[in-house]
Amino acid sequence: MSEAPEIYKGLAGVPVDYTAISRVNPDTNTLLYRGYPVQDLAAQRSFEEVAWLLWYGELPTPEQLDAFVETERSERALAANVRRSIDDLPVTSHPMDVVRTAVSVIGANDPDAEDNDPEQNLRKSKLLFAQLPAIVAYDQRRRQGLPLIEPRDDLDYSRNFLWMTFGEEAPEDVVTAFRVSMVLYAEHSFNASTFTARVVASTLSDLYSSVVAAIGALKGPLHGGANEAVMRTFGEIGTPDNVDAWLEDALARKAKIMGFGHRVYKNGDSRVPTMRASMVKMLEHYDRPDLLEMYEKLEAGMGEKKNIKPNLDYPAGPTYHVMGFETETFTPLFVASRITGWTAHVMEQLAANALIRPLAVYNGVDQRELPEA
Ligand SMILES: CC(=O)SCCNC(=O)CCNC(=O)[C@H](O)C(C)(C)COP(=O)(O)OP(=O)(O)OC[C@H]1O[C@@H](n2cnc3c(N)ncnc32)[C@H](O)[C@@H]1OP(=O)(O)O
Ligand SMILES: O=C([O-])CC(=O)C(=O)O
Repeated sequence: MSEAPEIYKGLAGVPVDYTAISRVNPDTNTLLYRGYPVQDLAAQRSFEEVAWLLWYGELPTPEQLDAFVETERSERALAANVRRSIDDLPVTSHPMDVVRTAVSVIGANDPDAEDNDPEQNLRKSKLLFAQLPAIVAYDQRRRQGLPLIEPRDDLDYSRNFLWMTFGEEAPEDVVTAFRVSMVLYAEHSFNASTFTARVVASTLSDLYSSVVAAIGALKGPLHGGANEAVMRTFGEIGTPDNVDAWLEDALARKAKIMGFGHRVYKNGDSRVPTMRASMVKMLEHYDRPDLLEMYEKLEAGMGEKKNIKPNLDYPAGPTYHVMGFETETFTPLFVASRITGWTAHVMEQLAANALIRPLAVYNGVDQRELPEA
């Protein structure tokens, strides 16, 4: 009998392809986008520049950036049937289902959706980048019974996103914290949703289908859905005094504590210090020392009891909360950012494609006779 082949459950630790888009290095606790440290990009560059960098491999020249900014601003408004498709969904729909549906309609509207020429895919990537803020902002507003706010082409990406969500111009420090979160969420190598996008692209399907599938993968609480789950945890805990008892009980039940742990980083997530610094500023701005105390106590408890560190979703949750985003909107915000990484990976996959189709080892019943009908 031949020996059973080894199984790599969850593909843990298995390299499946090359990528030149980002480098996650758990040994040095670093994340590079096209060679640049993510914390430097977050401190110094706009999200529009980072998107360009991920797609093209280099930062834009001033002329390229001007042209991209102009295109992005001109493509922000939703087509009537995209808006109708959102309106037709119950307000109780999960916002990730709303985003997934709207992206699907944008794809169906595109007469060149199936054209996988790199120029076409860059055009589609920029279109989705420009439209996602309107989808996310409008969905939060309609859940609150508020009317849609049209985009403003005198505001940059982050300012306009906050304008369309809240109907007022955000203070500078809020804009900065929001922009930083968009830069940090943009790309993270072969995470589950990006890998999903690449699997779909590998069949030579279209870019919109890859993105729709990736949104489905991101929704789960073990991946992007964790940023919402973090805020629900804080809601359950209630006050800083309850943290220790809550954690003891949760760990006794063998519950996973959302916003902690990572498949690749075992000594902390490279993005957490930058996001944490933004969170601290926002908690000061909105005067929520109680939330900071809860954050620190839970982090310390997880360190002591499990030696598990926070991931990016942990500081992102409270940051979005105090800015005024509903908890249900957090994962859609992740989509608006990760659209850059997903689409860069779709294009990279197509440039050197091989159908992604692993093997499974059968462990069901042996061949048997079909009983007579
Ligand atoms: C942006 C992002 O997508 S980052 C990830 C966001 N997801 C979360 O925050 C969800 C909570 N975290 C988790 O579920 C996990 O840490 C994952 C899914 C992210 C990574 O999981 P894996 O690499 O598969 O590690 P795995 O789940 O096997 O964990 C290893 C051990 O640590 C424990 N562990 C890992 N994360 C946690 C956690 N958050 N809470 C409690 N225990 C944990 C596991 O129970 C396991 O313990 P055991 O060996 O005693 O069974
Ligand atoms: O890399 C992962 O597995 C998850 C993650 O942090 C991300 O997608 O940003």
